[in-house]
Amino acid sequence: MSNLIVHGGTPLRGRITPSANKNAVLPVLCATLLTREPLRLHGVPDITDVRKILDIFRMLGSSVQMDQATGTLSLHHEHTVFDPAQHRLPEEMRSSIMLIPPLLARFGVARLEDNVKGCTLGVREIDPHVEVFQRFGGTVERAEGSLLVRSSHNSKGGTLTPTDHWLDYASVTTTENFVLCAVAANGTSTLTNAASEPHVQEFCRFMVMLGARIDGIGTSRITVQGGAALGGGEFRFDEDFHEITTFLALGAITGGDVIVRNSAPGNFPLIDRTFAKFGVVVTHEDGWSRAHCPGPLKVQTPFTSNVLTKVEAAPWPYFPVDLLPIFIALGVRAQGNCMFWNKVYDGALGWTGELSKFGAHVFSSDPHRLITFGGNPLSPALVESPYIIRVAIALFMVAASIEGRSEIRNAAPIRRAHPRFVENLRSLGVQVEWTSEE
Ligand SMILES: CC(=O)N[C@H]1[C@@H](OP(=O)(O)OP(=O)(O)OC[C@H]2O[C@@H](n3ccc(=O)[nH]c3=O)[C@H](O)[C@@H]2O)O[C@H](CO)[C@@H](O)[C@@H]1O
Ligand SMILES: C=C(OP(=O)(O)O)C(=O)O
Repeated sequence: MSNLIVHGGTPLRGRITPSANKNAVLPVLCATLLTREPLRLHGVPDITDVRKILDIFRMLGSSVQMDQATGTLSLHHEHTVFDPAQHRLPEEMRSSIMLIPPLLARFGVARLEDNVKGCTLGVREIDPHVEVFQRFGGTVERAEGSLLVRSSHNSKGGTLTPTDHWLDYASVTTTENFVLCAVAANGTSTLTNAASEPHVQEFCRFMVMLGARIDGIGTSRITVQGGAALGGGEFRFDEDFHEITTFLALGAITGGDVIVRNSAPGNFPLIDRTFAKFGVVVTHEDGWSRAHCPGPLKVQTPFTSNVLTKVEAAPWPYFPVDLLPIFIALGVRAQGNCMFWNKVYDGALGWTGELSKFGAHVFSSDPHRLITFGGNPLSPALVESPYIIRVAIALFMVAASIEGRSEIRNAAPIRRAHPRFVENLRSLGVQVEWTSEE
């Protein structure tokens, strides 16, 4: 178990250059398997999930060269071979599921382990993915501890057959899986109720760089003209809006002044307004974003009588669900009451008991909603994070805002998304370290 020990109470100050977004990098890495041409990716973060995908690439015989110092990754899937009897896709991460389309396109078979659930946020369905594989002509059968997916050669000269599909809900990885299948299928495919998160758009832009023809990127209907030969090339990842928001929030909760590099402030209007609900002013200037609090953290009072200030998280362009815990931490610290509504996951809010160890007052209304009664005096504590990246961060945020020594046990999920997290924090003045135990 990896734990974080923090001596809190110091206002964070300084500048951060954020890393790339795990949820853009991982689908891109999976997509690289579709081309036999060499590729060079810039800004690849050294995070757990990336290491797992690169390990499987090496196992399949691909050429993988990662320069950790510069974040440059050279990949060549020329002599790659997949054998479902021998190879196991990485577990405990959601993104393994996006290795299925390229494996189907190249080898006509793929095997998905049961544990591709990622963070323990509640049900992580695989049925929408299975439906997509079936729509493209794949067959799916249960094997021990896994699913076997197969596709066979069709009259269109490929193993996947183009299709139109309408999703039950705008699922991020299902949209990416649809695009991966559609690019490999010879003909036109259309997806309705597609997800449009910044990382989905970034992934689609990578596919276009490879030579894919995609219309409707960033909208709820995506059309792909599949079957074009894909090339190689170079791609540089954008900055992660999750990490930008996280460091801005860390500055705000400690009463500090943090400035973060941000080349895409166009993604931030709703995030900025959500900060404003707690009295935090975010400004964007010359490619940098800054959060400051003109006074103490305080929940804004609505003009409408008898309603609570609320933060509603749902598929983009709503407030991003992965950032909800970060703002719950602000809610705990801010004077006043706020409702947090997770419209996506049914099991993402079960960690309020950990917040109460700091002395926070948080009430779970139901599996999707909680209310923070903020501004209570807090004291340092030993808390344990569930296997949820942003909850480990939220617990850390609260700890960092309290004078004294706190410990966040089981904080390793942070390493799934944020490289150099502790180093970045130290550069902002935090006294923090990792400890490990068996
Ligand atoms: C690797 C990756 O990219 N992971 C992200 C991806 O996961 P992932 O693609 O698994 O998430 P989905 O968008 O499929 O949604 C997750 C779950 O929420 C439920 N659901 C979702 C939307 C909805 O309108 N109704 C509904 O019921 C479903 O049970 C679904 O299984 O998107 C999630 C939602 O932004 C993020 O939390 C994850 O960080
Ligand atoms: C929930 C997350 O990731 P995953 O879907 O990989 O668990 C996340 O990035 O916050």
